[in-house]
Amino acid sequence: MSHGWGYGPTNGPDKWADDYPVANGPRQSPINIVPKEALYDSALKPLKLKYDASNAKGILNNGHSFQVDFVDDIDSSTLTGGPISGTYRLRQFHFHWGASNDRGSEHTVNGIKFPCELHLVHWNTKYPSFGEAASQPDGLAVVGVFLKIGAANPRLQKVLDALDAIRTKGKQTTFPNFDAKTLLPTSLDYWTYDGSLTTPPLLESVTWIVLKEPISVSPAQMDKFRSLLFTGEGDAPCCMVDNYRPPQPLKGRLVRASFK
Ligand SMILES: NS(=O)(=O)c1ccc(C(=O)NCCc2c[nH]cn2)cc1
Ligand SMILES: [Cu+2]
Ligand SMILES: [Zn+2]
Repeated sequence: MSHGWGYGPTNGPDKWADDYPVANGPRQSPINIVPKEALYDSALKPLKLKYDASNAKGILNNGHSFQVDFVDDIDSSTLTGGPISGTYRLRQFHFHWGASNDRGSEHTVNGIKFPCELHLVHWNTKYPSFGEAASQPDGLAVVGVFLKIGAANPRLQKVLDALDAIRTKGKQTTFPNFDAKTLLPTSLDYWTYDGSLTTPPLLESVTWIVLKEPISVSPAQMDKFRSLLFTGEGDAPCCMVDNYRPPQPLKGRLVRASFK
């Protein structure tokens, strides 16, 4: 996990192209979503997310976010329908957030930044592994969910309560029996477009599915995210905040909407 890239002034998003030239590629993520310029596509199917809580494995501070990992050697937590064909397996979910509530999301809507964004990462089972899928143009599907300041979110709290155990880079702990579906909003209306990983290696293998409806998070819960450190135990502490890549050029891509 020791990688040179990060979100600081010397290794942040503006520097990533030095080591990862695809950073200037034709289908980079995130993007600014302009709803009025999205094309309603009646052929888009509803999203079908079937998650099995018993697949949750552990929670890890990977030095640029934290992620909850799932058992993905069987088809028990899957994404089907929506803009994709075939079956994609849930591998992990993680978040991106800001140092203050005026920023933190990666996708923006009409230029509006949310304080936090959840990514549920799935890989196409037509490929033998996540790693293999991550290098294919139709290999990954990430569901993005915005978090908006409001009432405390009790379902999110279970994840936040585990953060004290993974404060520093490289720390992980078990995280059994978590139903990721509880993090989804009521409506599964979405925008979709062809994009990339938003962190190095920035691979252009992601079908992005960004939900229109945000879920809630309270200011105190946002402060819990900010209690994590980018740095390892024994290093000079650096708060894990502003771990988001800003929107990238659309370069002629179409954004479709599943709703009118
Ligand atoms: N933000 S996102 O586009 O949803 C996203 C999703 C997955 C990955 C990913 O699997 N990266 C593999 C290499 C790695 C480095 N450190 C931990 N894993 C990166 C970004
Ligand atoms: Cu990493
Ligand atoms: Zn992400």
